[in-house]
Amino acid sequence: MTVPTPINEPVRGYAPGSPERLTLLKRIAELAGETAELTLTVGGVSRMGGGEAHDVVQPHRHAHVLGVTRNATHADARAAVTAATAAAPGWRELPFEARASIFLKAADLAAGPWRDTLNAATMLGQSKTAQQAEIDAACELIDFLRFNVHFAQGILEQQPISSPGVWNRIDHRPLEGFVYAITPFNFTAIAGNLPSAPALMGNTVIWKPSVTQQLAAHHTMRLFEAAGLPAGVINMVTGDGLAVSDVVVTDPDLAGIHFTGSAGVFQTLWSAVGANVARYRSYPRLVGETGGKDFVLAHPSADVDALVTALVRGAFEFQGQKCSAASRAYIPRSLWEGGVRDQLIATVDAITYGDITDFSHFGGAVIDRRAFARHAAALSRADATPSCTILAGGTVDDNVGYFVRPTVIACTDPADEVFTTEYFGPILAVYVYDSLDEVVDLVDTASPYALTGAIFAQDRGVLEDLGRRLRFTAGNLYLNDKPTGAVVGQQPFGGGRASGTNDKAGSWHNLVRWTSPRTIKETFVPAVGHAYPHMG
Ligand SMILES: NC(=O)c1ccc[n+]([C@@H]2O[C@H](COP(=O)([O-])OP(=O)(O)OC[C@H]3O[C@@H](n4cnc5c(N)ncnc54)[C@H](O)[C@@H]3O)[C@@H](O)[C@H]2O)c1
Ligand SMILES: N[C@@H](CCC=O)C(=O)O
Repeated sequence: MTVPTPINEPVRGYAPGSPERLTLLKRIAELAGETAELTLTVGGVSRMGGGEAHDVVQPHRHAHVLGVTRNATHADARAAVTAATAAAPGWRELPFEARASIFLKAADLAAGPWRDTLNAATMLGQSKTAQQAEIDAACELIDFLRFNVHFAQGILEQQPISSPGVWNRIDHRPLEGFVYAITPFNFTAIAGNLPSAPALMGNTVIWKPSVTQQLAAHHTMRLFEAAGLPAGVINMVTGDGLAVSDVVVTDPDLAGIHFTGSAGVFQTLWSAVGANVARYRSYPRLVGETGGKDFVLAHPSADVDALVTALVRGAFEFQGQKCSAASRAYIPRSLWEGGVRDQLIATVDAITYGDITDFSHFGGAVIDRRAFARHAAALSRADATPSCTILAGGTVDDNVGYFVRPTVIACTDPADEVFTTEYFGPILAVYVYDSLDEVVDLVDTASPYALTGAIFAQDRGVLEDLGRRLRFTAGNLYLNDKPTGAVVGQQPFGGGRASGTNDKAGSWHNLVRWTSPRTIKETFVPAVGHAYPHMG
């Protein structure tokens, strides 16, 4: 059996007058005109959760409610455990081709008739521009679904050698129990991948999306159903997840956690698993991709235009709300004073953030009131800190939406929090250096994270040297490119240190974590008689 060879889904442009722009705008208007009931789905049944209600709003127009969801309660979580457990035997006994074809069908639906819905929900609910939604909710989600099938087949093909008279084989079993997938607000593709990857390998899943991503998650769940996913294989529970974790993390059948989000929440979950370790039937697999404080390090030989473009796109696309976003830059004085500073400030000042249904904007709003307040506080602190100078942006406005201006802060104290703390928004800190040797150590040690980083240099020897010295500073290193925008199958994504377990989403590294191999040795003509030759 050979699965279809995947290729990356082409990115549509949404240029003025293009047919894709017209159909996307139509779908945006339809979704914006509804107030959806954002249900949980347990055992194939969709209904509202039993807990506190949350409005899901447009971040760039927070008075506009797109839908209402509710926290799942302990009873809802118990129902999800029951449904996942009941569905497990039938799902894992299905041949791999049957499971794979469901997710390949989901990919084709997402590439075709569901594309506008997924993009429109992501734009409205997460304040992404058409381009940012397209690379996420369409292309990356489709790529995850298609490439995972290809990588899974490669895992199943991994078999041991045999010797004369013996046939050895590996049975790539799923885990014994269910997987708990918890997903962040910022990527619809990640939200779709975290439950579907373990499911592809034969596991059943309880999926807890982020409240602020619930509109796109709702449509992703409908997409899986439309592709033929049987009831109970992925059970989506809604809300803040606190009651869900009370039940799920203490359940003996918890077999794994597939998490993406902040380091703090992952550490809380890890501690809870540790505290309950004696309860479980097996040791749960813990896969978590978390935060970043991602660097751009420029050498004096760097190309100035390429550097400025990477800083602007890397720091300010999707309002800096990517774990991979450039949030600290180390620039040599010669380049900074020789043009980078002025070009960067002029470009950032010209960027507009606004209502993403107006396609002329470069970005939208930050996700919610909490993120807005965090950024407002960070900017006030920087403004009051003598070693920091706000060179561009620095202002916020939440009258209509949660808007934070793209901001560049130059800071002469390399230990300041602007170089160490993940704000997760449009704030780029710049350190102007005189000594490359000293700055390389700063880049490596300033923050606890090690997710992405970029080195800009024209000098090949410098690229090699810095790449070697910063080997453990990033799980995804970019040479002369921005540190964002990893493509499934091309740049497997994930980081080390506080940034996560580095299991590389959308790759065999990740999929293999959701299997528990059984080795089978079959002997065709078994030995008879217990004695060995040395015994005479
Ligand atoms: N490394 C990566 O691949 C990657 C990708 C995307 C986002 N991120 C990181 O995610 C963070 C931003 O996303 P966020 O704000 O949604 O993160 P978050 O940690 O606040 O929330 C992530 C998810 O965890 C849930 N959650 C929180 N407490 C929980 C609990 N006790 N039990 C169950 N669920 C719980 C949230 O509701 C949400 O669904 C940033 O730190 C970013 O760097 C990392
Ligand atoms: N994989 C994405 C980031 C995901 C985190 O938010 C990128 O490479 O930019």
